[in-house]
Amino acid sequence: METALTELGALSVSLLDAADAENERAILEPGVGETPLWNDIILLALFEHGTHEGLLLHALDAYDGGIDWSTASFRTVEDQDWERAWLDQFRPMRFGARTWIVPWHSEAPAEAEGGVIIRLDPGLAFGSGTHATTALCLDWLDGLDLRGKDVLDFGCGSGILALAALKLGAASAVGVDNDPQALTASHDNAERNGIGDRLQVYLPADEPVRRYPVVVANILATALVALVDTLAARTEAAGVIALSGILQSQADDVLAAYEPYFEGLTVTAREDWVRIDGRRRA
Ligand SMILES: C[S@@+](CC[C@H](N)C(=O)[O-])C[C@H]1O[C@@H](n2cnc3c(N)ncnc32)[C@H](O)[C@@H]1O
Repeated sequence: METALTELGALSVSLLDAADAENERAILEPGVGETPLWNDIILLALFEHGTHEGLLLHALDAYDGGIDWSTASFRTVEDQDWERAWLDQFRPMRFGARTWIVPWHSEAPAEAEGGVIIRLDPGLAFGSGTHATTALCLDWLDGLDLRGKDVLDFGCGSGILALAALKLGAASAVGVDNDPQALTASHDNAERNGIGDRLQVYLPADEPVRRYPVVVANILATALVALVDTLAARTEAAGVIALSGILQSQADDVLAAYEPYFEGLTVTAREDWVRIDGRRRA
């Protein structure tokens, strides 16, 4: 559908989390690749002022008659930098006891003093902290003693989790993502935070074969189940893992896949999502 809108002249096309729109927060978290972690989406397209609404709907219906275009609505908006507009909604946020995600363009708030501050520009990659799955993983990292440890962030997106781990004391982090834009965003964010020398990023095919004491993977339940052998092989004996991107209704499938390799698996919920964390069996 994005292609149809673009071919019909849309200047930009965005996906909006319907839940956010209902809350009037209207935070646009860019979904990279094929992993928008939302139940209902709103498709938002920007056209030149004066575009004929009736003709546009007619053309869209011809392109895809399977969508009920009568639910489409139009409104006139002030001109602005649309690709970046959502960043105005992105504010400093605290996770756990001490971890602060602070947008690159804002000042750290006074309350963040003495905390662990990660300066972030997600760019077009997923991961600003506004999504429940990211928040669940940040809370988990915040509660660990990461000093001197090596961390694997599988599905790193903006790099937010790897960067948080590094700022919380990890010695090094490896970020893996199948979207090259995510690797660029992670690298750039590490440089911005002055920790570029401690983060390595890889596509899955190039990722080093080794074990880590700490592994975090915020992907999707189906991908986590498919990746169980890889993630189990990457976690050292007694090492810890956190998995997210899992809807509450999918938790049992992920638990069943990981139980043979991990013990003490615990499910923590936030909104419709859960994190599953546990320890690698010896
Ligand atoms: C939900 S985002 C998480 C981003 C960030 N780690 C966070 O917690 O906000 C999932 C990321 O995993 C990547 N991804 C999805 N499937 C993958 C796979 N099979 N291998 C590697 N990366 C994958 C996506 O490109 C995306 O950047």
